[in-house]
Amino acid sequence: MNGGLFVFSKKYCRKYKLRLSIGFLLILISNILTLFPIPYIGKSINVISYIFSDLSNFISLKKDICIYVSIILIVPIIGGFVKYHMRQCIITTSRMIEFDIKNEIFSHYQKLSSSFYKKNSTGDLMNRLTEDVSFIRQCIGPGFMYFLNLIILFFMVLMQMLRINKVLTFYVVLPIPILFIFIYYISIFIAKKSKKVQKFQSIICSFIQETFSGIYIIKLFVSESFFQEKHKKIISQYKKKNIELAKIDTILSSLIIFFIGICYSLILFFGGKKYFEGEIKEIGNIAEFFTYVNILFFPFIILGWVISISERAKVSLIRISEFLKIKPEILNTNLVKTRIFGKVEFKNVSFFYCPQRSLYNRKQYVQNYTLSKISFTLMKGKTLILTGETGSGKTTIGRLISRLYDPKQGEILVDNLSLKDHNLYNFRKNIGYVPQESFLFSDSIYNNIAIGSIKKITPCKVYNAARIAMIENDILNFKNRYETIIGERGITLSGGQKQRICIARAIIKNPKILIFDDSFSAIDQKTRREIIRYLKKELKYSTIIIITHDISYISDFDLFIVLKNGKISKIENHNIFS
Ligand SMILES: Nc1ncnc2c1ncn2[C@@H]1O[C@H](COP(=O)(O)OP(=O)(O)OP(=O)(O)O)[C@@H](O)[C@H]1O
Repeated sequence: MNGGLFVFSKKYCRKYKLRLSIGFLLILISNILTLFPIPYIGKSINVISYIFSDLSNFISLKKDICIYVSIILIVPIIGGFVKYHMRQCIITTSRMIEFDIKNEIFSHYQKLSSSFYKKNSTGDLMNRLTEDVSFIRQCIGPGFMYFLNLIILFFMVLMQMLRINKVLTFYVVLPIPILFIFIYYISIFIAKKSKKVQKFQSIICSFIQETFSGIYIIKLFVSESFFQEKHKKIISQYKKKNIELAKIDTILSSLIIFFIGICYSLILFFGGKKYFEGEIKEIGNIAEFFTYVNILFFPFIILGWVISISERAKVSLIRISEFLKIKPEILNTNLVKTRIFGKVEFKNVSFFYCPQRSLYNRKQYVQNYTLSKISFTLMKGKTLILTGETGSGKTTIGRLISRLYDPKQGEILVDNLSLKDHNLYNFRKNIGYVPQESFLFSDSIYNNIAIGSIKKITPCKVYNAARIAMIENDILNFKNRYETIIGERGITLSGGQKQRICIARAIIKNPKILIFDDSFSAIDQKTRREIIRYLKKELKYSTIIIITHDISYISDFDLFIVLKNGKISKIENHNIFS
C-alpha cells in the first residue's frame, strides 16, 4: 500500500471511520475464527492415531472426537458469516468513498476554465473519472482489506506455529522475506506497465468518443474502414501492453505459489525429521503446520492482486491529482452580488489563446494576438452588431464578455466596474449566450430550455421563452410536446429548431446582456426578423450583442463594429447616449 494513496484517502476514510472500524474489527474476529478450529484438526489426528494404536481406547476417545469434529464443522460456518459482513462493510464503504471522489472530481472539472478543456480530451477526462477512480476504490477497499487480513493472519499463524515448535517455525517462514524482496522488484515493473496501460485506456476512450461524435462525417465520407483500421491499431497496442502486464501478474502469482510449495517441503523435511527424532511428539502437530501454511495460501495469492491493484491505483492517483491540482484560471474574487444593468465597455483589450509552437522552431512558442487594442462602449439596453471576416475575433469578444476568458491586456468594464471585480456567478446569471454551435443535452425540451434554473423557473416562463424564440409551434407538434427527449433515443431536431431552443434557453433568465453568436444562421429570414422584433419588445432593457456575417435582417441597432484581423476596422455609433 502506498503513502500517497493513504494521504489522499484519509479525508474520505475519516468520514466513514465507524464503518471502517467495524470492518477492521470483523477482520480480526474472522481470523480468530479461522484459526480457532486448527488445533482441533491436530488433536483429531492425534486421537485417530491413538485409536489405531490401541482400539480399546475407542469408547473413551469417541466423545473427544465428536467435540473436535463439531468445532471443526461449526466454527467455520460462524467464520463465514463474519467474513460476509466484513466484506460487506469494507467493500460497501469503498463504494461510498468512490462516490465521494467522483463527485469531487466532477465538481472540480466544472470549475476549470475553457482552456483546460481545449488542452485535454473528453475521453481522458472520462477515463480519469471512471477507470482511475475505480482502481483507487479497489485499492482502498478490497485491496486494503486483503492486505490487512494477510498481516493479521500471518502474525496469528506465526504465534500458533511458535507455540508448537520454534525451530520448525523459523525454517517455514525463512523463504517469506526472500519472497517479499521479489515482490518489491516485481511491483516496480507492474507500476511501469500499469502507467502505459492506463495511458492507452485514455487514448482509446478519446478515440471512441470522437469517432462516434463524428459518425455522420465518417458515414458521409465512407471512412468506416479507415477508422476501423485506426481502432484496430490502437486496440492491438493496448492488447500488447495488457498482455505484458498480465505476464508480470502471472509471474508474481506463480512465484507466490512456488514459495508456498517451498514452505510445504520445509515442513515435510524438517517437521518429519523432528517427529522421528522425537522433538515433535505428536503427528497432529505436523498436520497443524500444514493447515497453517494452507490458510496463508489464499491470502498470499491475493497479495499478487493487491500489489498489482496498488500499483495501478498509484498511477491513477497521480493522474487524478494532476487534474485536481489545476487551479481555475477564471476566479471569483467578489462574494458580493451586485445588480447588473448591462453597460459594456472595452478599454484597449488585447487577447490571445494559449501560445502555440513556432512553425520554424518547435521549442519556441509564439503568441498571436486574436484581439488587439479593442475599445468601445455599449450603453445598457442598446444593441451592438459585431461583424467581420471569418476568424477576425468576433466569437472571442463574446467569450470575453461572458468571462469564459480574461483579457491579457486592457480591461472590460460592466456598469463601470471591472468585469474581474464582479461576482462571477451572479454576473453569468445575468448573461444569455447563444453559441455558434447549438448544443443540447439528451434530456427533455423543457429541461433544455430551463437548464440551470429548473427549480426557480415556472412552466409559464418556459412556454413564454419558446414563444419569443418562435419554437413553440414546432414543440407543440411533437407527440410529447415539452417532454420530448432530444438526442440519444429521442427526437433529432433540425438545425433551425436547435438554434431556436438555444435562443429560448438564453432568454428565459431575462438576462441583462444577451449575446447571439451567429445564432440565426439556420433560421429563415422572416423568422429571424420576427425573433429580433419579439426580443426587442420583451427584453427592451437588455443589452443585445449580435455577432453575424449577415446584417440584412437587423435594421435597428445602436452600435456597429466591423472587425478585421482582431482589430476594429470600422465603428459606427447611433445615438449611444440616448
Ligand atoms: N479555443 C481557441 N484556442 C485557440 N485559438 C482559438 C480558439 N478559438 C478561436 N481561436 C482562434 O482565434 C481566432 C479568432 O477566432 P473567433 O472564433 O473569435 O473568430 P470569429 O470572427 O468568430 O470567426 P467566425 O466568423 O468564423 O466564427 C481564430 O484564428 C481562431 O483560430
